[in-house]
Amino acid sequence: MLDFDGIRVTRGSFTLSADLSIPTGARVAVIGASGSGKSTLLSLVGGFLPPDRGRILLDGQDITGLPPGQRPVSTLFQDQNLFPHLTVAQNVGLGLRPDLRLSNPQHARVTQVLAEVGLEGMETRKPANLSGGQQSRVALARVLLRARPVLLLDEPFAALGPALKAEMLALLGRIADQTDATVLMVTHDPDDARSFAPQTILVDGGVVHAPAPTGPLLDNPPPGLRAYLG
Ligand SMILES: Nc1ncnc2c1ncn2[C@@H]1O[C@H](COP(=O)(O)OP(=O)(O)OP(=O)(O)O)[C@@H](O)[C@H]1O
Repeated sequence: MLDFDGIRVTRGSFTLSADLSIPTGARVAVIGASGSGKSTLLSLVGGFLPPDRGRILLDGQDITGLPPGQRPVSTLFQDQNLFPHLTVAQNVGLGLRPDLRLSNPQHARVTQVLAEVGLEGMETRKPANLSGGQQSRVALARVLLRARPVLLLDEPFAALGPALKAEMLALLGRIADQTDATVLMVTHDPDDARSFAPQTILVDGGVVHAPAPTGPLLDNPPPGLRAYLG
């Protein structure tokens, strides 16, 4: 269970409050108007923003004070966090060791995950020499390799066309299954929420609501969400 226990954080004139629980292994979409606090919520879980009050617990363990690198969390942003000067294999290997001093079994594991995401033979390429979809696959290979219990995604595939995005969401689903990860995915696209996430968290004016079944929420949205969905 990922628990938000009395979380409050203020940034300028904006305050976010979160009191909710997300079951382990759940796939949850995070949806809400621009400026409602979706990225702030992810920053709290990733450890990039300390709360003013409250605790975040993962399976009963308080992770509120852990720095980002020590959290049981992987984060995937829209820019895919790829380093342009590193090869595909190095970008993925960073998921195991930031200094890239990989053992032979670790090198073999990098090759294996690249094959699992459909990038066999592309180990020595640089990100600039990959398509957008291939770059997404590199980022997902790193997530697969890290196998952290919590996976945060902030509009990860927004730059991709619809067919490719659907393919990446399917791959993400397979990775989440394989690693048993709890996934929180910020999206502006209700179709992504419907196809990927059985549950959705609504963030409305800084209030983070508990997860609710995605279909009924989107079919019959509360007024704030209705205005946003148009
Ligand atoms: N560093 C900061 N200092 C002050 N206010 C901030 C800071 N970062 C974000 N905010 C404010 O916090 C609020 C929530 O921002 P956040 O980025 O979480 O929204 P969001 O729902 O992710 O929006 P979007 O969909 O546009 O990305 C906004 O009102 C924003 O202006």
